[in-house]
Amino acid sequence: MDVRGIVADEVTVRTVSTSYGETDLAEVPVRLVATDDAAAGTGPLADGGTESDASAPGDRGADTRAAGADGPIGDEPLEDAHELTTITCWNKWVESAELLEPGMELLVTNVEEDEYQGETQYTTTGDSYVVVEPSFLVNVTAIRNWVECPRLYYLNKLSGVPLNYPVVKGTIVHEVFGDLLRGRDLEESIDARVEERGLQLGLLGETPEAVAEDVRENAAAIEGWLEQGRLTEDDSWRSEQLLISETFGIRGRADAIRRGAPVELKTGKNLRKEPRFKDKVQAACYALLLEEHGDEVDTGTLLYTKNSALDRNEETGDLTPAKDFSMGAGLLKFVVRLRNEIAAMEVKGDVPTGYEGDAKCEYCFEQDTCMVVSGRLDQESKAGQIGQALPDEELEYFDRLYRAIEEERREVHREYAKLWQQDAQERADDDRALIDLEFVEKRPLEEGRWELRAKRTAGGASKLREGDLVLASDGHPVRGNAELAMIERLDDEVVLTADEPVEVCRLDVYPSELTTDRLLVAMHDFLLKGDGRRKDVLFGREEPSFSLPEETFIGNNAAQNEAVRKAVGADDFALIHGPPGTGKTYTIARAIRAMVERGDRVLLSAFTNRAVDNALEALLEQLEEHGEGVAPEAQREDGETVEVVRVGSESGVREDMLPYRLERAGDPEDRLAELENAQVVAATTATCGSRELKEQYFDVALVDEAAQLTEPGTFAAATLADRFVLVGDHEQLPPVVRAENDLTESLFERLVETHPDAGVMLDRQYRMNQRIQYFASQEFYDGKLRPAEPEVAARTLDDLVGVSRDALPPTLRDPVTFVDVEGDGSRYTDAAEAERIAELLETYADAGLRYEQMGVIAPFRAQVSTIASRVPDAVAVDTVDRFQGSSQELIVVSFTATGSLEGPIFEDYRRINVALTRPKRALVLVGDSRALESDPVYARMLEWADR
Ligand SMILES: Nc1ncnc2c1ncn2[C@@H]1O[C@H](COP(=O)(O)OP(=O)(O)OP(=O)(O)O)[C@@H](O)[C@H]1O
Repeated sequence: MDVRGIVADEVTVRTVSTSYGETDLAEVPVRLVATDDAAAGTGPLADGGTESDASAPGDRGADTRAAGADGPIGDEPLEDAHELTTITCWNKWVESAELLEPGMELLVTNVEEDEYQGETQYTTTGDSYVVVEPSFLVNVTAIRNWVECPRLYYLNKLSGVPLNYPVVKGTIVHEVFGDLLRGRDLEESIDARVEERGLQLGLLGETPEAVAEDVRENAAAIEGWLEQGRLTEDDSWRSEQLLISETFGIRGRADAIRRGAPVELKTGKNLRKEPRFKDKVQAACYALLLEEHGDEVDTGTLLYTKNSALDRNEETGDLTPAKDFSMGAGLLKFVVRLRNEIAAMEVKGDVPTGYEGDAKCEYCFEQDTCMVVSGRLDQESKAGQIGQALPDEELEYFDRLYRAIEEERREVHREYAKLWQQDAQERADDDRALIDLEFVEKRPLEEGRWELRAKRTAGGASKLREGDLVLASDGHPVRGNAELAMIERLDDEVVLTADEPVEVCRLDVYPSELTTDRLLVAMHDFLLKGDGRRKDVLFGREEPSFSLPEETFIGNNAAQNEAVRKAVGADDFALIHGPPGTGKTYTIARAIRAMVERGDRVLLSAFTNRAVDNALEALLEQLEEHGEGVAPEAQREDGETVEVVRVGSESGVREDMLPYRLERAGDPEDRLAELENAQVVAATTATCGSRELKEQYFDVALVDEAAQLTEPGTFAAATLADRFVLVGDHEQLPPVVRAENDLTESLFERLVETHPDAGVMLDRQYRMNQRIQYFASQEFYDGKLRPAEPEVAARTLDDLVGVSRDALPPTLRDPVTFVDVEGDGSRYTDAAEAERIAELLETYADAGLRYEQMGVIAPFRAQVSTIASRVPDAVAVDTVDRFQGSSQELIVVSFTATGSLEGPIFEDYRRINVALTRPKRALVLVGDSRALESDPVYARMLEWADR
């Protein structure tokens, strides 16, 4: 049997005498928790009552109500734990037991049960595995790096994988390997894969011919091995497969599985008979993953592709590329112990020194880097330190932010654990999965990939979007057959592309650490590679300076004009504070045009693709109006025009901006020229952290939606440029983070507070009727927000063609109305409010307003669904997060409040600000007045609405 528990107290290690001599044992006091996964489900989130829903790309969708950040990763609350007992770990498992601290989670397989003084105790047996924090899924590559050197593992985490030729070549060889396994022709595969990497090869100065030749040499080994494989009838293999083990807490993608055993491809040479130890460790990880799925694995194969390219006359040794080895139980256990070291370190937030392993620093290629990083961050390290440590305030900043980012990482891991802790229905209710799909067909695509189609049998919202990477499975994302797939289309039918033909009937959100990885790298680059002057200013040792131009950029709006002057004249940074509808996008476009005229190379960035495309569109319009911009194709020919490129994925970039999108595939020189000649490059901050853009240099980085970015998230764009301009509104949505910590304050907000003089607030709004704008202006902008023009102040529904306010009941004729509906007592939904809202919308429709001109905002997704099921599809119904940045003629807000309020319903007053500033001409608030009056902000809101 297996036991799982939470460590209740310190672990005791003792030496005892046995018939085999003296040996150590560790006694771990634990509170057992249920090992039955269904019973161990996480519960509280299943009601779907979550508010937050990031509109950001891919993995940034966060659930801010996720379980608290403290405590063990396995999100098991202690009340689920019951008996206090002891698990005794023998032999080498003592090493793993010593990593444990109270509060951590432990899983021990195949234990023996004993009765001791009336208490049931457990002991490891020869078949046991001891797994520390099993819910923390350690990546196989991390284990491989760790066995090489724990410090190297840490350095990789900090500085990321740079763009270099061996890495790119390795990727291409792996892709070709996958293609060959799927039966694609070798030459066709090489040509296609080299072509796909055009931009990267261009940045590296490589020619396609040379790379193809290099890949061909490596591919010979693969072909030879495959030929051998094909000789036997019973041979079976499959290409890359994502495997997750909930028992061992490991995940990874095996290059191939052949006759049930893992095959790993290495693009290096190895002239010895045996595979390298670290490579064996990697194969052993996959063996554990396969065992979890019920396959007994006793061998592993390493394929050293360089071997076949070597000249037998010049090299001595074993030139066979494929090396098999037998997978002993001792190796598998060793691998689990290594994995435990990583999990324990990650969960505790420790920094490895290098002493944990037996690597020899003098043979290490990274010794110098290691010493410099250790020296600058003043960290203990086996390699030693060189150079001077960063000033104290910078070290303190590093520690604080590092801890915060790692906390964020642990939250991502909690998400992984939910893949098996929650059942299908819970995940669907929580918008984390689309279930009960009906598999329709699989169709092989040209490149050896597959197109998969399935029908949706039930409606329901989900965080999944077109372009997302998901886990597509035939039933269970971990226990069933599952594969990473890309959502190509998502309506009544789901269309996916994947490497393997999974008979898909369920899609799960796949949590990714990519965002966290990039935050860490961005912070590292800012502190260790960043320019000194910037750090002096940001750490308060110097004041930001300006060389303001005298020119007038915008004649009809003084604050906007001042903002452009500051943006253009900043020597360090400038801040543009833009409340709702104040022309941020317009101002950004004007500022970039001015910068471009001065010859600056500009990076235009924002948190979401939508904002990048909006700003780019505004810029292109302005350039065109002033005769500088023309069609994208022509721009590249003509020296007079401004060359603009949009960097992003095909599914992320808005359709009308696709002509500006930088293709990654193609001729390396052409791709490189397109990027390097571009005077304006537009990309999300996530893309700024990509290997391609990280190498680019700009004069200015202009970042929109900056109040929604974490500090390191902002640096991802800012460190690529000499100066930066942040645009945003810290009175609207804050950064999307999973854990509550130092990441929740944006760099924008901090700088607005510390350097008010570096910023300008745009104070004239072009959106709302004066009556609508009043409350937000008073509550959030010190009463400084005003209508930009009399037409804006006086706008009402009467201005719209075919709409007459006289046709509305008198209570709804005012631009702001409150409708009192007694709460129905449930927490995340309110059917009575939903009913009332449906009636209200009909009333407005009867007065001539079209449903497309109406929007409904609710605090919880459950209420969004309740309302959406009662109103016509044309009405936009959503949470605040999805509405940020957009506006509508009529907005109805459902407060879903009941009884006595416990804290703000919209979680944060900034959300209510966003909700109340979306309408142009009419706003209706629907809620329970008695509940709302108990909160001072809402009480003031009612007073204003009832006036
Ligand atoms: N100086 C100006 N003169 C005339 N019209 C302007 C000016 N500035 C902005 N506008 C107009 O006001 C409207 C809102 O501007 P814009 O879209 O730039 O606002 P925003 O602040 O980006 O909005 P949001 O709050 O949604 O992000 C647009 O129609 C824009 O053309």
